[in-house]
Amino acid sequence: MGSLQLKSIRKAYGSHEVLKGIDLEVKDGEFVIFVGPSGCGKSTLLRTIAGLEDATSGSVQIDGTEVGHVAPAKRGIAMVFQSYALYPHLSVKDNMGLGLKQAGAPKAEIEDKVGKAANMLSLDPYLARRPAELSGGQRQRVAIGRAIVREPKLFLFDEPLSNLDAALRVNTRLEIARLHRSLKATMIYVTHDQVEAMTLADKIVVLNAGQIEQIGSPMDLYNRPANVFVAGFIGSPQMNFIEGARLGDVKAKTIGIRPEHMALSRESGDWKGKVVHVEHLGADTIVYIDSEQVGTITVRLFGEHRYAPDDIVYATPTVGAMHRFGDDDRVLA
Ligand SMILES: Nc1ncnc2c1ncn2[C@@H]1O[C@H](COP(=O)(O)OP(=O)(O)OP(=O)(O)O)[C@@H](O)[C@H]1O
Repeated sequence: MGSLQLKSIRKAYGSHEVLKGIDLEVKDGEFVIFVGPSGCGKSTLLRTIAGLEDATSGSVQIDGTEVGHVAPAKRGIAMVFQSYALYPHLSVKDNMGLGLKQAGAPKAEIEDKVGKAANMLSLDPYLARRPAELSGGQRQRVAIGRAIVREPKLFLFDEPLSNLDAALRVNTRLEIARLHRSLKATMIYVTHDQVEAMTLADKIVVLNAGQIEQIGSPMDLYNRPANVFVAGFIGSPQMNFIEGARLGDVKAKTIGIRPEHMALSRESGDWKGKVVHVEHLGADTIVYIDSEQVGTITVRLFGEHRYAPDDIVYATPTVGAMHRFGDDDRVLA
């Protein structure tokens, strides 16, 4: 079991309020990801759940029990950090088994659990090595293995992949997804990489300046952003924003259209413009256009296209794909 309930969590450092009343329910077995811009309070929230920080006010419950005054080691959680935090003088095996050893577990049980975790993470060949003799990706797997052997109620991950190179990030991401499925464990994960958030999460929590902007499944956030902030934060390249007045919409202050929800033509279409830059990404082509009517917009086309700077083009939004936001930046019904 590993459910989590946060109620009105506030955290201030002096007069600087970093978390401004966070309410969140995490169900047993869920994979929840906190995303948001740098400094929005993601790590502080995770550390508050772990007990490494005390909330200024509010309640943290794990499996229905208030843990606000329970020491981190007694909360039934395991945390995996970006920095791995492995002991350099211990072997991989001893690093993974240390928590159990300190808790007084019998040797046979430690052997068994470390063996299973090592197997799950393909770490068997490295058990006798020390951390310095491993790659970054292998070290991070050891840190994850160390968390697994403790069989925690909650796994907390603080940007675990951010020290890895791009290819390794993808592999380790897949491994974490597989691990989540096989362990059926509750995982809470902080990242500012929205691809990680979109691919791993059952539920994404978008934070901004210490507050939750929206909670939803990845596709909820992508298809139905509640406000301009979420619309602009989720999706890459970013959603285009156009003043409603420019499109003759008197109710909407802002209209959003995703780059992939537009067609481009050399002959005709809704918005005439001039190509200013083209990015050929192989699978996609990103075209930046200056349009007198709607300003600078980004269009994402599937496949290879031979547009070039100074080409005159017409962009046409897909019917029904526009998002309308009101004066308060919230989506209009
Ligand atoms: N110990 C501290 N004392 C004072 N201010 C702090 C402390 N720890 C964090 N802060 C401030 O709290 C705010 C939130 O920090 P936090 O690390 O939670 O952000 P974050 O969303 O995880 O950012 P990042 O993505 O850059 O890691 C920041 O403005 C930070 O400067």
